Amino acid sequence: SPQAPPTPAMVSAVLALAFVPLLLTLLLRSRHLLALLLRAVLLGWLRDRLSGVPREQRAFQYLLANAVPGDPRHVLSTFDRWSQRCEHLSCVGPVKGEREGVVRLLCERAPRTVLELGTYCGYGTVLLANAMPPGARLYTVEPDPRHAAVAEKVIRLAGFADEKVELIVGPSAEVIPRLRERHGLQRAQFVFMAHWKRCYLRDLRLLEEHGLLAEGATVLADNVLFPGAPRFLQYARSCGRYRCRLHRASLEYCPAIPAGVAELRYLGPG
Ligand SMILES: C[S@@+](CC[C@H](N)C(=O)[O-])C[C@H]1O[C@@H](n2cnc3c(N)ncnc32)[C@H](O)[C@@H]1O
Repeated sequence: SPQAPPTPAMVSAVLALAFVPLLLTLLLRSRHLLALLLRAVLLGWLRDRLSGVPREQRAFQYLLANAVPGDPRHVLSTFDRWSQRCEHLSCVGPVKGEREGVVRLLCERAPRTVLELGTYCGYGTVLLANAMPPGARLYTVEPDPRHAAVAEKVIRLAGFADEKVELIVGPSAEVIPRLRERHGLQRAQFVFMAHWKRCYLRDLRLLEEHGLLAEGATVLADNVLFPGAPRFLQYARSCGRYRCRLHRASLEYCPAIPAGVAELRYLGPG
């Protein structure tokens, strides 16, 4: 007997089944990102709501209970323990910070003046301040007053005084134009960009316009591949004012997610 034609319901079921492998592949490929989203965003938000204490403050309470005051390396390793075992924090972390780049480059260049954009809880600040040569000064910029309050306590817990580390509260676009007049920074010899990626290009240009980059200055820009700063990278590579290198690494506290730090050497306004 002739076969009955497939009904619309059968066609829909076959089509839906065909999408299952695609969906599974997508889920498998993005499992590390999904895990990060769950841990860093959803669980963090839930804990914030349930405890009534922001995660940055929880991290500081852990530091207070466990870190040795006045010992920057111990403060950093206590931070790392918190981020690895308890809750994710968006700090530069030990891989990009110590082993792959920031500290190594800072020691090589031995800058007298360092600028950090995006202080958050002060992890990067302590890392930088600890690796700077004696007499060097670090300016770090953070717009969120709650983060800045935590960072201030972390910086002082690590043993750095105001003469060595100055924390400036405000958004980079407002702070950069007044760095010279208000804060006495003539030129930065080392800049660590670790704030919002969409601000990287604008702030690099602001630093150029205000003559705040010393010739030969190093600009390190964190996480330029993921979450990514493509316009910044394109500009740095094509404007002729920088020599660029990309250091591939993994995202802080997430070894399975690739990330990269851009190293720019400022050649001058030419
Ligand atoms: C990834 S965290 C910085 C991590 C930090 N550098 C470290 O390694 O510990 C990003 C920080 O940039 C700050 N931020 C966002 N927009 C900024 C801006 N326009 N200027 C300065 N900081 C900014 C955020 O409030 C957040 O605290």
